[in-house]
Amino acid sequence: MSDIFDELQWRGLVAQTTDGAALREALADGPITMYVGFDPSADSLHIGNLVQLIVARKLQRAGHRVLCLVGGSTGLIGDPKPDSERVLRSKDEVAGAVDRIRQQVASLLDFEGDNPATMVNNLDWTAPISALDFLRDYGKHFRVNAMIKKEAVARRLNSDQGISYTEFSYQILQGLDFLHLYRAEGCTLQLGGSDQWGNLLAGVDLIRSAESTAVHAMTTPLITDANGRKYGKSEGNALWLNPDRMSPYAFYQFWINLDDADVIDKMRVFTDLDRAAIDDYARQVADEPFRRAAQRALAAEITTLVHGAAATTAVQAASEALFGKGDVSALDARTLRDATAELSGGEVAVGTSVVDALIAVGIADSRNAARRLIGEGGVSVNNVKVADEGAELDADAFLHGQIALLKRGRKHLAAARLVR
Ligand SMILES: N[C@@H](Cc1ccc(O)cc1)C(=O)O
Repeated sequence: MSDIFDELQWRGLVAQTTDGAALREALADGPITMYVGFDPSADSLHIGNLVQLIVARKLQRAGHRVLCLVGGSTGLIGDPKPDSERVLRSKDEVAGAVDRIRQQVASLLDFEGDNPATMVNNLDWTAPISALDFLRDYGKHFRVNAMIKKEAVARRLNSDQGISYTEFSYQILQGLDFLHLYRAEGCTLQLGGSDQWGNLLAGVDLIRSAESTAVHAMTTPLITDANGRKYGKSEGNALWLNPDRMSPYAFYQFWINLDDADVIDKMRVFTDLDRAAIDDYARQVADEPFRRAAQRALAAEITTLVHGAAATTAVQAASEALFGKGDVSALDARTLRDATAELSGGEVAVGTSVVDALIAVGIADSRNAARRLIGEGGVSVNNVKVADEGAELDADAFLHGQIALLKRGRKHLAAARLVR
């Protein structure tokens, strides 16, 4: 337990703390209770949330108690974004998203055993508070002078659109969560993304004011690519944890395709591999660039963490089958669909000649060119080399009645999709 804070720092998982030395000592002294909260503003958690869950998971494994909060109440209000007011979501929408977030968290934290994590929903303690009690019991502890200095609020105050009173109140709601969990559960640490610093301090200050106690806050760093670009919805490269939003195959491919310049940092953040193992990979990346051994190890670990071991096996088999010599006909329908979703291709009917199919999917420009490719032995259908220039795609060629995989050489892949 004593070195958990040092480990988090070494992994690059700590951005800001209220008092690093005091937190280090509190974590080393014995089990503490911490919480991390997620708003159901999207149906799915993303890679930024994953970093917080990874820290929570490491703290739990070091013996600390983890409360995972879903924002049934805060989700109805909306944490102010720096640029624009949120559209209010219906109570049913928020309730549905709360359930989905619960399910996603379930695989990352341990909810059984002798130190189980606990899910809490802030709607449970916020809904019963009357407007008058809210203003008297909580509002009195907040100075508007300090509230308007919080980054997102300050930016919105300077915009034409301004900020509604609703969103302005958000930091009080998040602050009262921390106070509630301090009183009810003895919670003394709140964790959040680096954009949450102001909201975390709202709780720390409220507890100091209402209880005369010093508690801790800690943020995790923003995750960016090798060029410092953030992953997000507005950047168009968001990485979602919900398999309906992003297939396990696409998720795995993202990690496999990381730059060598980036992979070791990500390995520290996202895996449980120890220092020696990671140093070893760092040496491999330096000695043999582009070999992707580190990327493969990282992709496998994190896909297993988020989607489970069976999903990892399936996506590994799929990339092996697509880009190597594996058996594509063994892929299940879902994996086949996910793995070919991004491939170029075209629609063809049963009985189409391979020559015409090669043109339809964009591998060959003309029949002559297609015949030449086949003659050179450079074309395969579902990884089986095509020997005959007159070959046709029969019904069996369409795996799961959907897709025949055409390949030219080793790298050029396309999907012939069965017309409906
Ligand atoms: N404000 C957090 C979510 C949250 C809500 C309530 C809390 O008590 C804590 C965190 C976010 O937008 O990510």
